[in-house]
Amino acid sequence: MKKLVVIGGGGHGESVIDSIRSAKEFDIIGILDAGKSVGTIVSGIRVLGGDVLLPELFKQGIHYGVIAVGSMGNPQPRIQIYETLKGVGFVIPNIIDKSAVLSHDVQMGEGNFIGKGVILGAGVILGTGCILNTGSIIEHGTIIGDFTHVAPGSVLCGNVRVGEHVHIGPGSTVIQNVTIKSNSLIGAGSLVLRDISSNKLAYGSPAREVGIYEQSHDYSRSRGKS
Ligand SMILES: CC(=O)SCCNC(=O)CCNC(=O)[C@H](O)C(C)(C)COP(=O)(O)OP(=O)(O)OC[C@H]1O[C@@H](n2cnc3c(N)ncnc32)[C@H](O)[C@@H]1OP(=O)(O)O
Repeated sequence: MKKLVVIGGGGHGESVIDSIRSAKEFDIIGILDAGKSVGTIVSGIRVLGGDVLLPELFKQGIHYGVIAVGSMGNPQPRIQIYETLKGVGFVIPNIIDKSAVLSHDVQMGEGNFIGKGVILGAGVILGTGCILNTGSIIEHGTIIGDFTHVAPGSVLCGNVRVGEHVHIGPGSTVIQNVTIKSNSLIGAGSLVLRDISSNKLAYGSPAREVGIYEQSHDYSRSRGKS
């Protein structure tokens, strides 16, 4: 099996590790997470240190790295890890849980996480660095930009367009042909019937733009940290 290092040992990291194991393609040699003590065990895998270790691991022959830090409205930490991995020369594979169902013609970049029970319909195009979280359904012809997160249980109907760095909160529905432009956040449980412009915070049923979405704001603290 190919040797791989996981960057991020939090809750999302545990989901990613579980899916990596389900695919039986990679041997996980350790976790890099500067926020945890060296030697901490996460899902049975040892934390080796921070991502400063990446160049040394690459020299030792570990050439696969996975972005396993989650994003709740701010994709910047994932983007930074992506750029660091690319800078050192790592290959960043897509991690697709074995329970996900993908149409034969789905296209995607690299570094995406496709979680348990996700369904991707015909002709779906996915960028790079996205999270399609547990049980999300992405219908035919939908296009999703880089570093966007579709949270658990959301449904994107046919031919939806989603820009880059978007967060779609859990349990949301976006009806067919709607466009959500870049850098916007859709709150949990929203019903998106009309286009959402860029850099907007929108929520509700039907979803309304309620303000500017500021990526620097820590939305993970809203209504309890996930
Ligand atoms: C595996 C995982 O766990 S992945 C992570 C999944 N979790 C998420 O995606 C969380 C998504 N976050 C949300 O939905 C948040 O509520 C946000 C980001 C939309 C809003 O957060 P904040 O701006 O901090 O709003 P705040 O919590 O202060 O609420 C402000 C008002 O908006 C309302 N509101 C907030 N979110 C929503 C929503 N999703 N739908 C309807 N109303 C909402 C609140 O009830 C409140 O109304 P009030 O003033 O009448 O009491």
